[in-house]
Amino acid sequence: EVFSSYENVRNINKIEDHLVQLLSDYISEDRERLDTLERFHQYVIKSKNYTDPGESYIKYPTNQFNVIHRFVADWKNLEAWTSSRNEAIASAFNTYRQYFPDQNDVDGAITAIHRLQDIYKIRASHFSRGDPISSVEGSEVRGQPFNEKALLLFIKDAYKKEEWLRCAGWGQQAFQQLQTGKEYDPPTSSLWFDISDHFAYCLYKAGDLQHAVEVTAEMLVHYPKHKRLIGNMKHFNDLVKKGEVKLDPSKSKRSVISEPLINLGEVQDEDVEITFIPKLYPGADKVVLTEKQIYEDVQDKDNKNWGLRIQKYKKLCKEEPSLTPKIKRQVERLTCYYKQDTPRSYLKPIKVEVAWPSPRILLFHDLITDEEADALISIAQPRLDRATVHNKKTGMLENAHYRVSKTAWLDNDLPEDKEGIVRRVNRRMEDATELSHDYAELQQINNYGMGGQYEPHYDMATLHDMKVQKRKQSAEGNRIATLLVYLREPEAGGATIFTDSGVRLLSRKNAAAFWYNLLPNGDPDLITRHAGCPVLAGTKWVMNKWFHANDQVFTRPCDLEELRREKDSKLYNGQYTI
Ligand SMILES: O=C(O)CCC(=O)C(=O)O
Ligand SMILES: [Fe+2]
Repeated sequence: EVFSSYENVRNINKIEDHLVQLLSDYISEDRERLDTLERFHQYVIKSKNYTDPGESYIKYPTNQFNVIHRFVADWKNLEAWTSSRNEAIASAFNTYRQYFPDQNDVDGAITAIHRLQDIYKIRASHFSRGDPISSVEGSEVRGQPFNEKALLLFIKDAYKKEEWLRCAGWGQQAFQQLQTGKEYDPPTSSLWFDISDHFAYCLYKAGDLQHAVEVTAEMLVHYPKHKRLIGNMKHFNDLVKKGEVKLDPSKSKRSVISEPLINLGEVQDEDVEITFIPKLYPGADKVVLTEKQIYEDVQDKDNKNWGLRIQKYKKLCKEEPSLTPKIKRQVERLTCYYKQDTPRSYLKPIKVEVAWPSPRILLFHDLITDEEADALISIAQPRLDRATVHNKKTGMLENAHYRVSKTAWLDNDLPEDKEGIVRRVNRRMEDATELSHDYAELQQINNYGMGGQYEPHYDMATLHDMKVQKRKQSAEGNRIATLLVYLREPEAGGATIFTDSGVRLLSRKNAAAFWYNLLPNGDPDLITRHAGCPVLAGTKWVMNKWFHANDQVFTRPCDLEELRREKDSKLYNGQYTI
């Protein structure tokens, strides 16, 4: 018993004091933990703008990045904090963990956003503010602002790849946000230092010494004894003194430098002889780096022709091609007609538009219905795998940066395809093209996400491919024709373009583009080189149907005259024109 002894009571009284202390530690730790959780909770709710649940949030590319990044950076930590205290959360984490993105996904998303910058000429500031992207229908997709932590990841990625101008572009945005942002990170924070440090270095490497000096000087105000910064400043001065570089005060970007004014006299280090005090002009803050500079910097480092092709790709993806008068006249003569010459198409005519003269490209409008498109997408969804390409050297299939999409091949008679939609759509494609389906490949469904693309390529094997791979012509023959069905169109970007003839087709839901990859004599038609442009907002779904050369003699008889492209089939003769 305790009560009968004063000493005993004194003892438990002390114990209680200790317990109270532990409890109050526990409460304040927990409160801190809950405060952090609450801040994160509010941040996610606010940025996802829960008034409009569903998919609209992830139509904007940097919002997609933010979701992916939150899983890698935040949710993982939150699991450790919450799951031991809450069964529902713990079991949700267990169920969902298999779907969580990882660092590879973050890196892939950064690369995709950099690709979108290059092709659609979008500045870091545009993405970072979540400025609107105009959609094909004229509506707008808006994003959420980026915080400085996310910006630093983009800076570091460009830095690692030695893309100095790009790095400086993101750096400029981050530096500006540091000065003006709501979530104020003072110069004493490691984030401030890290951003400024990368920014200054990238500016220097990008050849913008004026600005590099200004940022370094600003850093020296806050870190006057920092050895490396002092060394950098000295190096900059040496360059100027030797006349290797000139400072250009007219390029000054004064507005991004916070008060107080730079005073290099504050640097206290006997070794350093600072002779230069940058002149800062508050008005000259428009643009330090021209867009042209940014995009030249990140051009393809491959061979020259490939570089040229990529240039065409980028140009065509971004804007409507300008036509020569000759092509313009040809395009104006193109027709539309109803095709009604098979029993099935007699009942349901197929709308054909001749979209381009050479290579002849046809568009079959409303080839499939909304329900069919949705059904094919939902059958494909669980089967999607990262698209692979043939490595011409090794003959192996592998992932590649130039083909970024997910792919599924659809058989006839899949158990979930109760209505036989795959088979029905195959028949419709046969009716439209009049090509024999016997040697055709399965339907290949492709889904492109943010920045998803397929750079210029041929669908058929070229003679060069066959030589390199010592490949014999297969029994089914080369891919004679492509039918590309648009199952779902993206909000912005994602055109199909033909680099060598300057054609640009915007995805049009339920329509299909058709062209021959082979000339009538069976040789590859090298003018058919084409590409799928990066998806800028939303997502794009297409289906490829590749017909093979074997068994097509009735629709497309061989012709030794290899250039008679336009005369080579009933379809192309336009004999159905009404
Ligand atoms: O997505 C596109 O527009 C083109 C796709 C393509 O060319 C292909 O998958 O072979
Ligand atoms: Fe293709």
